[in-house]
Amino acid sequence: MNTSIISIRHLCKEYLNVTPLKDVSVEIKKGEVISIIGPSGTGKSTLLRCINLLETPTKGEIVVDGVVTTDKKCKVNLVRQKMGMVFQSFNLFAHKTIIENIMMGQVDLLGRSRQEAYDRGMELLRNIGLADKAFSYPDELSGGQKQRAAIARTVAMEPEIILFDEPTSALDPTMVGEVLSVIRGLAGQGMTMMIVTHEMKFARDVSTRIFYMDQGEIYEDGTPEQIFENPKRERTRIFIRQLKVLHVEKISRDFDFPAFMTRLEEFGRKQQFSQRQIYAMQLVVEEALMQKLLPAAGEAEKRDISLDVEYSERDNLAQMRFSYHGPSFHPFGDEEDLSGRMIKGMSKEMEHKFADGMNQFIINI
Ligand SMILES: Nc1ncnc2c1ncn2[C@@H]1O[C@H](COP(=O)(O)OP(=O)(O)OP(=O)(O)O)[C@@H](O)[C@H]1O
Repeated sequence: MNTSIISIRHLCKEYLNVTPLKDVSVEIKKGEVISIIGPSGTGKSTLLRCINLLETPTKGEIVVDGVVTTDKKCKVNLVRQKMGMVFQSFNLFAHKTIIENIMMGQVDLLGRSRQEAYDRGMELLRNIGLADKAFSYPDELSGGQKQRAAIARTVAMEPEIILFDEPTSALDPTMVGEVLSVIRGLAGQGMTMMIVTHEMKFARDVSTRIFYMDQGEIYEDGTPEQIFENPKRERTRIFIRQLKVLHVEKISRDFDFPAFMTRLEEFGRKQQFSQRQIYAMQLVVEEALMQKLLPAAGEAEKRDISLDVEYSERDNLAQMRFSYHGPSFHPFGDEEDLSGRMIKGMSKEMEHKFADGMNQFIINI
């Protein structure tokens, strides 16, 4: 079907000192899975909250399934039934069991019998591997389990559209995957969804369309291939480039290495590097940078060491590029060097280049 399920026309939201939405107009069709990405504070959550009437737009019109929801006479509850929303913070009732949480809306708003609501709830919990938690309380579940239960509760209301507001941002990294796989399953069933997310690999894999939001507008709207591989506009290009490359410069002995190791791990995880690649990258930082480049640098500032880490999808490689000024210096130039041999064993390729007083040490993992 090709008709719009949501039409947004000249939507604007202003607060006293900020205008998170400037002038958003867009059509969303049934079955589309739209990920909304972009820098912090650019109106992504505000857009979802306006669509779900959790915020009152300052100007503009929103039409959901033929109903003008921005009209003062619109019955908010009817609109909300068409639209489920999943929040960062789960929003389960702490004093009710998981199955009670899932049954409540079905009984109160859809008019289902308790038995029907229970059966549907159990079916959904079974589908996502949580049937054995039906009689537990939210506090007895992990963050990932709570979020999966919150999604089941939303799905139980048979919405036409589900809005997800950063559904994995509050989770421990180990639990992100289980929640994303439930959302992926819904996409596979043809559910219309809008997802504000910072999980770029997921956004790319699961979406039919991406909104790149910047400074209160949908700055670029395109397919995942367009936005991630071939963005048409300048600010999208800069944002996407920053996602793909981890860049650090002016590395000296005072550099916060423990913090950098964590950043490297997070970056690697977001790029879906294997655990082996992440470990190898950390080892390279330890051996090449801390044991070789920095001690050899003399006055490190003069060498001006910088590092870029980048993922090459084509070759499934993590590439680390160290750049530094000064005389030609290969950190593992000595054939007998033990750590050099170890790093060589873990990497696919190693290369040292020198031109015009500038060294580049490149290592592919
Ligand atoms: N209730 C509010 N009152 C005042 N300002 C608000 C309110 N809600 C949001 N804002 C401001 O509006 C701007 C956009 O916020 P919004 O949460 O939509 O951004 P976002 O793109 O979702 O960011 P993030 O990725 O960090 O969640 C921010 O500057 C925020 O501080």
